[in-house]
Amino acid sequence: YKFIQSPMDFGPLNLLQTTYESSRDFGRIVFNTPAAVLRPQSKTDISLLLSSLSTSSLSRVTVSARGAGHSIHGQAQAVDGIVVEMESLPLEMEIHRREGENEISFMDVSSGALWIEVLKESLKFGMAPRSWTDYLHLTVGGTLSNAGISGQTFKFGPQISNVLQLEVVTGQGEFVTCSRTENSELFYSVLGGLGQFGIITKARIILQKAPEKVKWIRAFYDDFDTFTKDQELLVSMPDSVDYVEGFKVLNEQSLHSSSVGFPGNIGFVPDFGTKEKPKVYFCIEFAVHDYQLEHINVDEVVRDISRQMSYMQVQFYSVEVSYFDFLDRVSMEEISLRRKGLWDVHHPWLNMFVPKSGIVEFKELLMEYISPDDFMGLILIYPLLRDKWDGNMSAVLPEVGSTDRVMYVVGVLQSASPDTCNHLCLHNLLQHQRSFAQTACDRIGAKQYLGHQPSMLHWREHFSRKWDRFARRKSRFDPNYILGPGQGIFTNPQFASS
Ligand SMILES: Cc1cc2nc3c(=O)[nH]c(=O)nc-3n(C[C@H](O)[C@H](O)[C@H](O)COP(=O)(O)OP(=O)(O)OC[C@H]3O[C@@H](n4cnc5c(N)ncnc54)[C@H](O)[C@@H]3O)c2cc1C
Repeated sequence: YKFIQSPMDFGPLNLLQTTYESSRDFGRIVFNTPAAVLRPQSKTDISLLLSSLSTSSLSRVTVSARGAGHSIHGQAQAVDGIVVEMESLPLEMEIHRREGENEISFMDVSSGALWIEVLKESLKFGMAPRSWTDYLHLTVGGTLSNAGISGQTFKFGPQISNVLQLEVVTGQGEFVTCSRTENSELFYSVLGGLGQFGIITKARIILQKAPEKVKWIRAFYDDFDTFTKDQELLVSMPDSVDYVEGFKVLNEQSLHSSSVGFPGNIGFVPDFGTKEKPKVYFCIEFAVHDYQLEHINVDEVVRDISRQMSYMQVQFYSVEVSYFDFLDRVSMEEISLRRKGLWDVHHPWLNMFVPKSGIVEFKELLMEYISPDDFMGLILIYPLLRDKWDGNMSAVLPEVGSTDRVMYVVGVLQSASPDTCNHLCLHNLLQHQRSFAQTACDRIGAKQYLGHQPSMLHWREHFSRKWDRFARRKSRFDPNYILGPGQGIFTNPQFASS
C-alpha cells in the first residue's frame, strides 16, 4: 500500500486485498491496480472511509466507486487508491405506487442495483422506469453518473432527467439527501457528474405503468438523408411512438449481429457493393407500447406511422414481444458473443453527441475513419431532443447548433479480439479514434459521451462553458480531490508535482 500505512488507519473498516475485477472494465484497455478494495455493507462504511481520508494525512489516497465496471477507459479504477464496490451494498428496492392523477410513482433503490433488477422488481407491481439504457446489466449509480440514454430518451430525457431524489456521500464523507428543491446544487452536480462529487448510495426513480407487450419494428434505408428525416419524424410523434433508435448496416456481419436479438425473420439481402465502391444501409428501429386496451388497435397505430415513412420498399419488419424481452434485448447479443468468445475482448468504443447541423459531415468523416470490410461491431445513430435535458446537471452536450431541438448520438461500438488485434494494433486503433474524435469536436462541435480525455486541458475543452461551474462544484463537494481519479479530470493541486 503506497500511501496507506496500515488498514488500522481506517478504524473499523474492513479494507480488502485488491482483486483482478477491481482493476479491469468492459473496455479491457486500461488496467490500474488499486491499493485496496472496500465492499461496503452500508452507506456508513462509505461515509467512514471518505471522512477518514479527508481529515487525515491520507488525503492523497483516491477513491473510485465501481458499479458494474462497464466503463471503457478505466473510469471506475483508482491506481494505488481504493475501489468501492457498490454492488456489495445490500440491495434495497422499495416501490411507491401512486394512483392520483397528478401523483408520481417511484422506486427508492440502492445505487449498486442493476437496471435488470430494477425492471424485474417494478414489473411485479405492473410498473417500470420510463428511461433506459440498451443494456441492463449496468448499475443505477453508474449510469446516473453519466446520463443513461436509449431509444426512450427523445420522449422522457436521459435517466438523469428521471430522478426525483438522491442520497449521496460527499467527498468529505458527509451524508446528504438532495433533490431539485433540497441541496439542489449537489443533486445537479452528481447527475452526469462522472463520480466527481460524491458517491450515490440511493436514488429515487420515476415509474410509469408498464405495457404488456411491445410492437418492435425495423425498417431499412439506402439513403442517409431519408433515414434521418424519418427518425426525426418519429421523434416528433411522442404520443404514438415509444422508442426510436437506428444503426448503420456496413456489411454482412453487422446485419447478422444486429439481428441476433430481433425475433423476426429479416429477409433483406443487401448488395454491399465492392471494396472500391462499398454500399452501406441504415436501419431504423422503433417501438410502440401495447397496453392491450380494447379501444386501441396497436397494429393500426403502427400502420398509420409507417404510411408516413419512406423506407426501402418492403424492407419493413414488425414483431410483437413482451415488454421485458424488449428491454432485455441486448442480453441475447451478450449470450451470442460470449458463445463465440467475443464478449471479453477489447472494446475501443466511441460515443459522441453530434449537433443536427453537423450530422451529415460527421457521417462522411466516419466513413473515412472506418473501413466497412473489416469493421467489427455496431454503429448506432439516433436523435435526441435537447429540451429533455437539464442544463443544470453536469452532463455535457454540444454547444454548436444549440438552437436546434434535435441532436444525434452516434455510438461506434467496435470490438477488437486479442487474437486478431495485438497491443500495437489496439494502440493504433485508439490513436486513430482520438484524432477522429478531436476532428469531430473541432469541425462539428460534437462532444464525447462516456469518453476519456487525455489531459485536464482536454477536459476543460470538453466542458467548455460548463468548466468553471464543474471545477467550482468539485472544490465544494470534494475539496481534497479524492473521488473519481479514473476519469483523469482533476489531481489535487497540493500533490500535483509528486
Ligand atoms: C454492453 C454495454 C451497453 C451499454 N449501453 C448503454 C446505453 O445504451 N446507454 C448508455 O447511456 N450507456 C450505455 N453503456 C455505458 C454505461 O452506461 C456506462 O459504462 C456506465 O458507466 C456503466 O455503469 P457501471 O455500473 O458499469 O459503472 P462503472 O463503469 O462501474 O462506473 C462508471 C463511472 O461512474 C462512477 N460511479 C459508479 N457508481 C457510482 C456511484 N454509486 N456513485 C458515484 N459514482 C459512481 C464510477 O466511479 C465511474 O466513474 C453501455 C455499456 C456497455 C458495456
